[in-house]
Amino acid sequence: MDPGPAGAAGPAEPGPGVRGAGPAAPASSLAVAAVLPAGGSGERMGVPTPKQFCRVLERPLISYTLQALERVCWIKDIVVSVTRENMEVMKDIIQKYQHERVSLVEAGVTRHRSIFNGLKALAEDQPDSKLSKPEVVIIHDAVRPFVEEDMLLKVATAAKEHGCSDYDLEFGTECLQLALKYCHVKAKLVEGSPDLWKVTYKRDLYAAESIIKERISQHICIVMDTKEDEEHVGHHLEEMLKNELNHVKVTSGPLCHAGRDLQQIILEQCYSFVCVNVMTSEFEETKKLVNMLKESHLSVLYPVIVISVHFLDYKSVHFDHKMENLMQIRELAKEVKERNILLCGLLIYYPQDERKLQDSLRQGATVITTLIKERNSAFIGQLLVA
Ligand SMILES: Nc1ccn([C@@H]2O[C@H](COP(=O)(O)OP(=O)(O)OP(=O)(O)O)[C@@H](O)[C@H]2O)c(=O)n1
Ligand SMILES: O=C(CO)[C@H](O)[C@H](O)COP(=O)(O)O
Repeated sequence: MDPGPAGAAGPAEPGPGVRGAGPAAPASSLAVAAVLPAGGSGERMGVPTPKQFCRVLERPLISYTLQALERVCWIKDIVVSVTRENMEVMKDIIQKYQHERVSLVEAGVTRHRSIFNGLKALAEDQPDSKLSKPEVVIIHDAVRPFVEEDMLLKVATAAKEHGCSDYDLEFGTECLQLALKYCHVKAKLVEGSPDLWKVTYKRDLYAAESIIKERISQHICIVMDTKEDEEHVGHHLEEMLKNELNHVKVTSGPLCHAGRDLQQIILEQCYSFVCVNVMTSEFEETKKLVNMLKESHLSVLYPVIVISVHFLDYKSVHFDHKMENLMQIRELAKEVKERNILLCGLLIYYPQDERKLQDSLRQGATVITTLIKERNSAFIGQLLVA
């Protein structure tokens, strides 16, 4: 959405999507639709792919914007204007990322014409059209992926309630003047949030990526292969992780609990899992966890990271044997990468000396934190040592 006039709304936050949650719908069930102009070529980006189709964490940018709008349950229809040559690309995106309530129209040669084509589709009321005529249309650039529901609500409500003030006409955008001059429509300027910025240059794609990475790293689930025991080395690691990851929500417990509660953990938008294997050098627990994640389809929208943590205790298992087992991580990681699950291994040295053990655990916690925050695909299938 544009950062301004009523009837034009800014882009929504690409938070992982519980669809339809959030603020209440506009008063008296206002019929709201959205038009996303996505017919530009992205000249300033300087790459052959139009910026709306450029990938951020392997997913096209426009998919994040669609996700932000479609999770707002009171937006009944979303019309996207795309060029004829990109129509199939757009259809594939809708199918792959399971977008809902989205219709496509052909873009025009200018942004305003692309918007106009979207508005016509909503206004036409054709008998075979699945679109219903709305009272308010939110116009939102396809390349503004971060828009919150409360901002959309403010814009939709303002479009319904407000007239155009002298202040807005004096200091508002050109669009306000145009609306009044040509449509005799009174407009209201709604202050946007800093999140409403537009992806314009290549560096903006990196900025968008780091914002998304930060958002999906806010919740971590730690799975243990043993029962709860305060003195357990896994719990010491958990405490260290909690120290490293200030403000991050940590859910922990044995896999049997996580298994039971996994649906809830997924609903809570957890994209980071640490599987702590103290009892064995096998990957059985990690495999079970990965299978559950595969079944959940959690990784359709965002990469899910799984860190399989093991301990190097020379006393209990022969080193060669342990390493042989652990190297299986490569194959397993390759297999699950196809499903957008990023699997890495971490071997933590487990000395008898208490102080040295604390050092190892601290280093382990730092490596885990970095892997979660960075989600760097170079580490997939690697067995790191702390
Ligand atoms: N004929 C056009 C031109 C632009 N847009 C859309 O309008 C939004 C904002 O425009 P802008 O940032 O200027 O995009 P581009 O025109 O693609 O970029 P550039 O100006 O760098 O070429 C984008 O979502 C873009 O796809 C559109 O739907 N139809
Ligand atoms: O970045 C944009 C287009 O490139 C903005 O979205 C645009 O400037 C807002 O325009 P309008 O006044 O037409 O709503």
